[in-house]
Amino acid sequence: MTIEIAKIRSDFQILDQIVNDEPLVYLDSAATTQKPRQVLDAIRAYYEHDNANVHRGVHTLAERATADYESSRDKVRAFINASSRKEVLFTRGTTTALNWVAKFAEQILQPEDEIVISIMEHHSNIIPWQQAAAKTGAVLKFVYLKDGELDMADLRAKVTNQTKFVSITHVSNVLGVINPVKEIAQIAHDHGAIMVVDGAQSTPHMTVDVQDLDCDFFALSGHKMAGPTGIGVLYGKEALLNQMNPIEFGGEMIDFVYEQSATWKELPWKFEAGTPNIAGSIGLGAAVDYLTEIGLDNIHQHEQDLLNYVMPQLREIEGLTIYGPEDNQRRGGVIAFNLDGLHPHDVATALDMEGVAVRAGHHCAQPLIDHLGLPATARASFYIYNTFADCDKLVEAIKLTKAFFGV
Ligand SMILES: Cc1ncc(COP(=O)(O)O)c(CN[C@@H](CS)C(=O)O)c1O
Repeated sequence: MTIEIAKIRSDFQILDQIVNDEPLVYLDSAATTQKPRQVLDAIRAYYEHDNANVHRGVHTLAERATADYESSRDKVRAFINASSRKEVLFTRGTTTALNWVAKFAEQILQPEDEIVISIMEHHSNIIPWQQAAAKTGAVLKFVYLKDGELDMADLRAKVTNQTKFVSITHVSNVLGVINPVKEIAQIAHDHGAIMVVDGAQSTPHMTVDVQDLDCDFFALSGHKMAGPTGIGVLYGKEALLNQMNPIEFGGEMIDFVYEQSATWKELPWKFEAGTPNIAGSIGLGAAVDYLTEIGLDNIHQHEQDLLNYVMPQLREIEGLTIYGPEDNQRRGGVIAFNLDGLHPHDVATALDMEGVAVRAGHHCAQPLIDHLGLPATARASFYIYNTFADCDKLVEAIKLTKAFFGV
């Protein structure tokens, strides 16, 4: 193991529970990860010792709360290697972040301009672009798949000088495939387009360097990276953020307010109207500290170790189909699968009876599931606290499910 798994598991008390008379095996981290006590302690400490509103008070608690909040921004900046803290905007999560970028697109798109996304996108990286296209007369184009991965020849054919935005997921929450977003950003920039990366499923699992990727926008969610729900980040290049109109208006984001007009604060606060999710940002900062201490390259390798251990066992199970790339190195710790003769919901329910928590459904990626010609899939997803024993239990539970249903 590349990480101290026993030490890590001791930080996640939630994992030590019995579900349906079986030890819990949590394999749904792509939906949301569990939170270590270090994150929970940081949130509790804020509420018990530093709680106050930020950027508004001159009293000691307000200064401490503001310092805590802005310190988390600095931690995220370093974590994704943004060049400036001005480029790190706190949002509710990836969905909000991508909606903000699509709102910016509405500012600049003209009829017949083109937006390019892929068929493997999450709904939060599809519907905002549908809305932007509908409101501006722009054309939304999809890049399709080849051998369970993005068809790069199709992408190169579809990104043209008419393309103004390219928005692609870094890692698919269904196929698990890791997309070459650095290469795609170069293709987008060669055609004068803005590159947007959905980083929900990559940020928790591997080193992200937004300057190396040279993406123009990058979205992430705290709850997918051992942090609390309700907090995420939109990274944007400063020059573009300065062109973006604020999305929400009110306190905090203003310099001066007159009866009929107002002026905006500088970045990043221009985009942070109202009282922010202070505790959530502090929890996100603690999650960044926790993951940084383990090491993102170590986390990625741990998930590769789990994939290399479990995939051969899964592929030996008759009637089990796995979606996504054959090569484990082309995927993160996400395995979508189906069992012949069973609906994925029945599979997930049966696995839950064995204490194994997986997701079933369309995973907020209905166009992909439809494109694959499927009603739905089951999905197992791994994180830092999963072990080879968890993998063994998944394999055993699938075999028991097959036997129980006689398939
Ligand atoms: C690639 C990708 N992009 C965006 C999102 C949205 O993240 P939010 O924190 O909900 O805003 C998700 C969240 N996918 C969860 C919930 S549907 C899953 O079970 O796969 C995602 O995986």
